[in-house]
Amino acid sequence: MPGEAAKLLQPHQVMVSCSKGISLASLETVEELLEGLVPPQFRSRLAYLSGPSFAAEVAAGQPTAVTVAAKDDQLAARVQALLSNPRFRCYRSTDVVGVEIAGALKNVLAIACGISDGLGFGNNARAALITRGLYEITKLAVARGANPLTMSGLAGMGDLVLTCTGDLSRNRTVGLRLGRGERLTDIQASMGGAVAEGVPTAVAIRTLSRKLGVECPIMEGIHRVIHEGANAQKVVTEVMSRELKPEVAPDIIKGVIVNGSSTNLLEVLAAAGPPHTPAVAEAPPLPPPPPALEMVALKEAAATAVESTKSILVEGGSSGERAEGRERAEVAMRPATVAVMAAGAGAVLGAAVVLIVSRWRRV
Ligand SMILES: NC(=O)C1=CN([C@@H]2O[C@H](COP(=O)(O)OP(=O)(O)OC[C@H]3O[C@@H](n4cnc5c(N)ncnc54)[C@H](O)[C@@H]3O)[C@@H](O)[C@H]2O)C=CC1
Ligand SMILES: O=C(CO)COP(=O)(O)O
Repeated sequence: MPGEAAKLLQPHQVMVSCSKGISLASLETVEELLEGLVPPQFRSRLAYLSGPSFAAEVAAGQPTAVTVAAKDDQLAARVQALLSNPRFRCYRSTDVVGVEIAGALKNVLAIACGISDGLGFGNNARAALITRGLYEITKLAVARGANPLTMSGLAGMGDLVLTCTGDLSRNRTVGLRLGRGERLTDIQASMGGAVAEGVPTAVAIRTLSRKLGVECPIMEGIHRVIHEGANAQKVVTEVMSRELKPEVAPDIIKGVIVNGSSTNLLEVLAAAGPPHTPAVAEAPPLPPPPPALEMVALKEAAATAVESTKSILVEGGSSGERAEGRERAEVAMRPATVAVMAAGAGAVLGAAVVLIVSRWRRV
């Protein structure tokens, strides 16, 4: 029964959702569903964990980085601190809707990449699907009020790369098998109850994108393949043959068109605050190059040394002449050796200054 677990909540507890998806019935994200299920006093205690994190790898202690989102930054920070360890690094965000939309929609693209690989398409096709798919996710997320920069983070690009390329993904596996010609019902029946959420999410996205008036040709194409039995090869040809257009539509810059009115991306970016500028230590200027005169002297010294060495090694001569030649070569090499050592010392000093400045700045 929906909401049954909510009755077990204790006043001191917070809830961290690890689920990714969109309700087919209501098009609500997990956040919106949970807010409707928990008692009002718990609504400010909800946090969401998302990002590239195959459970099997987390359980095996493989290094993993995720995003913890909560509307309240303090709550996000608390959960972040509670869950982080040297093998599981949590970043935090207050863009709950962005993290939620990204986590749900990547599942559909994971199926698409599986289909592409199953059909025998190459790396180019997969990279194009990931990139142009992320563009569609970004348009939809911005239309729902998300910060577009969230889409390039762990919950967006991170999870997309993981599930579109990693064979541990259930969604990608379903796609692979579809691409090789198996029927969806047979695939699902063989999964032992495990769910590939991209299957229902493909339906939800189509409804959502049409409702919001956001053009998503790749998502539409995937829906046709998964749910309408369309031939994937034909769908790919159709998607590739559409009207040619700029990579980033002017709409995205000026504003995503949502039901005739626009959401201004620049305003969304401005609301997200100034970009984070880490304190980077300025490198001290390089030691000046040796003056031209010294360079000429250096060249001359090197040339004399080469000549002397040649006369010893190639032209031969008596043992007395060879000893004299060696001495001449040593004398000739001396200025060059000193110059090289000076340059080396300068470089070491420079490096030491960089280290000290950067350490000092970090403190
Ligand atoms: N397994 C993984 O590597 C990761 C999973 N997640 C997310 O965690 C969530 C759970 O995933 P898993 O535990 O791996 O899935 P799972 O497929 O192992 O288990 C899902 C459970 O939900 C139940 N279930 C399915 N539909 C239901 C419904 N309508 N009402 C009530 N119960 C239902 C199933 O019977 C099953 O016990 C998913 O949203 C998934 O995206 C996130 C990151 C990694
Ligand atoms: O979301 C996941 C990893 O971050 C798991 O993906 P699948 O549901 O496709 O297995």
